[in-house]
Amino acid sequence: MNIYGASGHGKVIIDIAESINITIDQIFDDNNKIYTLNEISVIHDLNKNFLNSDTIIAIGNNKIRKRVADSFKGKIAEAIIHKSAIISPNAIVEKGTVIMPNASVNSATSIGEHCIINTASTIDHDCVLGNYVHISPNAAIAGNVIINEGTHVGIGAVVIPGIKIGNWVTIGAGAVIIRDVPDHAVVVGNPGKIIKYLN
Ligand SMILES: CC(=O)SCCNC(=O)CCNC(=O)[C@H](O)C(C)(C)COP(=O)(O)OP(=O)(O)OC[C@H]1O[C@@H](n2cnc3c(N)ncnc32)[C@H](O)[C@@H]1OP(=O)(O)O
Repeated sequence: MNIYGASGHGKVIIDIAESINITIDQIFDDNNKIYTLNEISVIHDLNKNFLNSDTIIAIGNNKIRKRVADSFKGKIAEAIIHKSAIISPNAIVEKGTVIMPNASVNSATSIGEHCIINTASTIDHDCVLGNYVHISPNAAIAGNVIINEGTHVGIGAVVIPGIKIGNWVTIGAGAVIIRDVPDHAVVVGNPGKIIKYLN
């Protein structure tokens, strides 16, 4: 498997791959001053071999990850899931998504493409997450929650059951979301309040 992006996020993805005995073939970064990631050498051109084998786009920023994925001409890998994560057999996890150590995804939940389900986050039953969503470490998403494309749920945030969160929303660290959130809103605090909109 290849990794696109020699970032801190890329290092965590290397660990996930190692936990499930997947070998990292090549790591690409367009910054030609980065030579290695976890002692694996980094390449700076997208050669044929790279484009012909399965790749995870390891870019933490949701917008940039989408931009790269939209223009990437290679093959996207199936989701990779750390061996300590607990994923219901009735959950769906689409390609390009990464699930980090100790995360849980419960029954009948579906997770889109190129999402990040970060360390020890929990996503309960019957949730629907769009593409490019990032659920940060220790965030807790209750049952029947909808989170649309590109939304970032901050570290330790909580979302109560049945909430609908729009596209490209930012939920602040530690926020408690008790009402639906419109597209592009930035929400902080307990209870969560909108402080601005980002377009
Ligand atoms: C492995 C990993 O690292 S995964 C990455 C995890 N990353 C995160 O969880 C990041 C979450 N980000 C945040 O919480 C950020 O503070 C954001 C995105 C909500 C806001 O960031 P900015 O747009 O830069 O807002 P800014 O710092 O200017 O704060 C605006 C106001 O909101 C308040 N505020 C910002 N964040 C929070 C928060 N999490 N909870 C409560 N209030 C907050 C600020 O105190 C400030 O209030 P004031 O106007 O009364 O002074």
